[in-house]
This record gives sequence, C-alpha cells and structure tokens, in this order.
Amino acid sequence: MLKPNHDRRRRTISDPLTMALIPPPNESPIDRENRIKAEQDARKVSEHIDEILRQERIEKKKTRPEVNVLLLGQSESGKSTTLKQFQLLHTPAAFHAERIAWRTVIYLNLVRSIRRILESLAPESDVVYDQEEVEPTQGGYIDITSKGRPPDAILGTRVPHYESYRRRLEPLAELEDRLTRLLSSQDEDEATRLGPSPPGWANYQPFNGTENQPPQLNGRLQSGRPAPTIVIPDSKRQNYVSAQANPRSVVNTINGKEVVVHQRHNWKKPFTLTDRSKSPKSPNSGEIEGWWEDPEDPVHSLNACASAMMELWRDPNVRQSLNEKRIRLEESSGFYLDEIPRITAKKYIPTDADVLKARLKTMGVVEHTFTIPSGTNRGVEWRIYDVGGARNQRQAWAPYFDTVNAIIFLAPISAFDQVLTEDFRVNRLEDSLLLWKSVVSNKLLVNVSIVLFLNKCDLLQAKLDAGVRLNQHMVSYGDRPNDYDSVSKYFRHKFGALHHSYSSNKERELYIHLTAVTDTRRTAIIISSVRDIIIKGNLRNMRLV
Ligand SMILES: Nc1nc2c(ncn2[C@@H]2O[C@H](COP(=O)(O)OP(=O)(O)OP(=O)(O)O)[C@@H](O)[C@H]2O)c(=O)[nH]1
Ligand SMILES: [Mg+2]
Repeated sequence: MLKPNHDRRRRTISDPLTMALIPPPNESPIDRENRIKAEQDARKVSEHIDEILRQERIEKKKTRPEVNVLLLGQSESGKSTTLKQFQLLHTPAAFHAERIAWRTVIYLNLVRSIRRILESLAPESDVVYDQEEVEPTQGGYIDITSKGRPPDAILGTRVPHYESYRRRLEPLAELEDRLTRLLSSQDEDEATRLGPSPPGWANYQPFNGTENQPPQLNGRLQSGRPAPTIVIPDSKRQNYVSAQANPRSVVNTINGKEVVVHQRHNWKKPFTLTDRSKSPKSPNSGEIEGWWEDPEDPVHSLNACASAMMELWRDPNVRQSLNEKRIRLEESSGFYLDEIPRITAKKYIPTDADVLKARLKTMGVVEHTFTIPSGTNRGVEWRIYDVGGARNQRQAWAPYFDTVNAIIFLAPISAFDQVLTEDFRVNRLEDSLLLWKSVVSNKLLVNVSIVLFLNKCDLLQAKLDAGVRLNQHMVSYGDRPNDYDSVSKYFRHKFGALHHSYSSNKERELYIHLTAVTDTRRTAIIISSVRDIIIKGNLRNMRLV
C-alpha cells in the first residue's frame, strides 16, 4: 500500500543533490543572484561535456565503419573460392549448413571431367586435322592436333576399350543434362559459352608442345591452350549420347557451356534437404530419411557408373592418351577424379575441402556480409562483393568503385600456358596483367587499399615440376631457372612493377601474397593479415578525406 505524501517527500529531499539545490529559506537577493549565476555556469559546463561526448560518439562511429571489399580478377582466378574462405572463417555455421547444396555442383563437375576424357578419346579425334583445314564458320573445331607428331603416333593412342567405356558411361549424359538444367540460370548470354567459334578462331594455334615454337598471333605472344576442355566438332558429337536420348539433352550436355550461378538465382534452395527428406522419418508418411532413399536422386545414376568411371580414369592407356594430348585434368576446375568412390557414395556429404574445390561460374555480383566477432576490430561490419570475372561480366564492376574501401585482386599465375575460355586468342596471364594495370591506374580507386593474391601457386608448382617451361609462353622470362621460387619471384616483381609505374596513388603500399586459396589453413592466416591491413588503410584514408 502507498504511504502518505509526506513520506514520499521525505524520501525525495533526503537525496543529497536535491537537498543541495533547494535555496535556503532565508536567501538574500545577492546570495540568490550568485546562486543563479553558479547554476548557469554549471549548466554551461554540463552542456560542454555533452557536446564533447556527442563528438566522441560521431568519431567512434567514423572509426568503426563498415568495410566494403571487392574481389576482382579474371574468370577462374579464385574469387568465389576466396569468398568461401571468408565465409568459412567468419560464418562457419552457415557455411556448413550449405555444404549439402554443393553436392549437385560437385556431381556435375565430376561428370564433366568424365565427358572431357571420353571426348578426347573419341576415335574421331584421332583424325588428323591441321588448323587450316578446319572451316570456322561451320562451328566445327578441334583442339587436338597432330602438329609436330606423325599421324600414326596419334592413331597409336586409340584406347582399346573406348567403345565399352562409352556404352557403360552413357547414363551420365542424361545426368549431366539434368544437373545442368537444375543449376543453370536462364539468362546466361552468348559469350560465356564455348561455342560457336569465337571471331578469329582460325588464327588460334593450339599449344603444340614443341619447345621452339611459341605461337604468335597478331604480332603478340599468344601461347597457350584453353582450360582443359576438349571441344569436338558438332558433326561428331552425337557419338557421346545415346540415340535414344532426349534431343534436349543432346543440346544441353554437349554444348560445352559452363554452368553459371546468378545472384538472382537461388540455386542452393532445391538442393538443401527437402521436406520429404527430413529426419527422423515417420512410418508410412511418405517421408524419407535422406536423399539416398529417393529413387529420383542423381546419386543413383552416378553410383551405378562409379566403377566404370574409376576404370576409365585408372586405365594406363587413357592416361597415356591424355598425356599425349597434353590434357592435364588434375589442374582443371572442379577436379574430383581421384576421389570417385567417396564422391559417388550414396550418403556422400561434401567436406569443406570439396566445397572449396567445386566450380560454379559467377554471373553478376554476389554480396556477403559479416561482423568481426572479437579482437581489436570487433564489431566492424564487412561487406564482400564477389563479381563475375569473364570478359562480358566486367562492366558490372565499375558501379562498386565509388564505395569500395579495398580490393583483393586475384591473378592465377599457374595459367601462363592457358587461354581465356571466352576468347581463345588471349593468353590468361596476359589478360590478368592488363586487368591489373587498369585496376591500379583507375582514378576512382585512388584511395582504395589493394591486396594482390598471386593465386593457384599449388598448380604453378605442379606445372613447373611437370616440366612446363615459362619461357615458352613468356619470352621475357628468358633463361632464368624454371623452378617455383624463381618463377613466383618473377611474377611478384612483374605485378609489383606495374603497380609502381601505373598506380594512381604513388603513396599506396601494395601487399602481395602467394596463395592457393583452396588451402584453408594457409588462407585463414592470410585473410587475418589482409583484414588488419584493410582496416588500417581504411582508417588512414578517412583521415585524408
Ligand atoms: N588448385 C587450386 N584450385 C583453385 C585455386 N583457387 C581456385 N581454385 C579452383 O579454381 C576454380 C575456379 O575458382 P572460382 O573461385 O570459381 O573462380 P572465380 O574467379 O570466382 O571465377 P568466375 O566466377 O568465373 O569469375 C574452382 O574450382 C576453385 O576450386 C587454387 O589456388 N588452387
Ligand atoms: Mg566466381
């Protein structure tokens, strides 16, 4: 029950501050004037303190901003893989929850590797074509050539059990079609496809493996080969797919088109566990415990072909034939051929490493946000933008240049002997160098921190160890040693020198890392250091503004 009023008043005036502010009952006019002046002074001091605190809050907000990072680089340079590493490091629970969705992509990557092998072994490919004999307007082109070898050497690579492999692996054509349709966005445009022939195709001289003939095009060094994708002539493609196959599947599975993920297309949704496969299952409800109980699931076709796939990949004749054609599938994106039993198992769940290796081309811009949970930069919000790197995607980059604080540029230095998928005339490394030059010299990016990842160092090492010589593709390398240390040092210097000469900001410090962004442990260390560098650069730039 409430006490009477006087009680409450007693409590109030027992408060020392209130007591102090109550004027004495016998206050003289002079005392009153002094008291009012003192109160006004005290109010001014208090207001001044309030203003200082307000300014401090504004400053604090300024120094704990959100950081916008843009991942740049050509297609297949490793941008999306770097984004996956950021996710794995900062939002591991979400990353793990999505692992199952990557199963479909991994299946497709595996099936495409098998198709590449079969296409390269097709008897039609044994026919000796000279580049000049191929009529580019007919859409038929071959990137296997006899140049430098006698035709009978090629005929000698015919694989004994080819027909049997082809027949046993035929169900994969339908599976590839199904997976492709499930994953593809509908709005992929022309230039991201491998066919028909790009303009000037007839000028392209495929990598012929001879030491004394780096191919020249338009007066520039244009050596290399496309990513290990074998394209066989349209007229000869039917052999891979059974005559009974759905005509649509013929189109989808053999047009060489790479599957693309578009930001508007939520491709992961259909592949996460569905209502039908929730666990635990309830009897007679039609629910199933897992996808492996669903007879429609792609795993069944894949699992049924597992032993044929393994035999094909382990067949010494097949390996020899691939070697002769200089097809190194081990270096290609989405390589799972060494792990067929694990990947095709009915209850297969992708590991972190599998997800990092999975290849799905990006179209448009994908955004990922996270907040740093601990340490000096705790609470800072990061926005990372992953863009498509193919040539027809690069116009989407510029709108981000106004607001970006830092760029992580990826240059895959193992690609010195490869050409762009979207333009067979252009060497990948040359494209990376040109792109790098245009980024560092861009005036809009004058205050942006730049970190350079010289990526795919693991593949570079393997390639050099396999005897591929850099100076056959980059004459400027001269007769320096063809080992990893010398080559990586050379690339570091080359990219550094371009930054030094063309940077729009002469004060800007460049941070270069030799990376293999599929390697989680090493990449986590690099990402932490990059994070600190970016934050530091960001603060410095804010003081300059
Ligand atoms: N071995 C190896 N593979 C890598 C490395 N970095 C990326 N990859 C693989 O290369 C493929 C292409 O990488 P992505 O991250 O998809 O390339 P991207 O730059 O996003 O390509 P776009 O989306 O077309 O612009 C994937 O299969 C990756 O797993 C690396 O350092 N070493
Ligand atoms: Mg990507």
